Amino acid sequence: MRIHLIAVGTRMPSWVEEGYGEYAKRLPRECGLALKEIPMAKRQRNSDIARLVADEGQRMLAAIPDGSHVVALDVTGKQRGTPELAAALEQWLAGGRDVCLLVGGPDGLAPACLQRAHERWSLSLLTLPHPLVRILLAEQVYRAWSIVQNHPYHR
Ligand SMILES: C[S@@+](CC[C@H](N)C(=O)[O-])C[C@H]1O[C@@H](n2cnc3c(N)ncnc32)[C@H](O)[C@@H]1O
Repeated sequence: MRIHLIAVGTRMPSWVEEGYGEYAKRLPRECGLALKEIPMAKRQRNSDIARLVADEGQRMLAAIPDGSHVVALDVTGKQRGTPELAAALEQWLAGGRDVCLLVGGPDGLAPACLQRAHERWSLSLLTLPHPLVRILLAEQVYRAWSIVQNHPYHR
């Protein structure tokens, strides 16, 4: 099972790359986290934002491997605590399907991505900046994996 983190935004500041990389590198091959960055559509003063978000969404959908379980990261989605995430991860591992986590850009996820998702996951009721979301996800997936493995990281 592989987790594909499909996220809008490229050329992140070093603190984002380091933060994400710190946790992603701890995950073993059988629960690997692979980041697929989707270039953000260029915003200009009179841009049609809905169309740009839809374009980003089409590129995200194209990056989803066939047969994946698709999870949209969305503030209005279902909230779960870390133990519940560990239970979900255990099911994902047992199911053997790849998992795709979709993270939108500054203007959010395209409606087509929300419709394509099998579930919507909210990290909190706060709107988080998209660079921070990928770091948080990497840490929480690592924490969930450590629970599944009875590894002492999670206390
Ligand atoms: C800056 S937010 C976009 C805000 C936008 N107004 C919206 O309605 O989604 C960028 C992306 O980060 C993710 N995100 C931000 N906060 C989140 C939260 N609390 N839970 C889950 N995902 C979140 C979502 O995928 C979102 O598309």
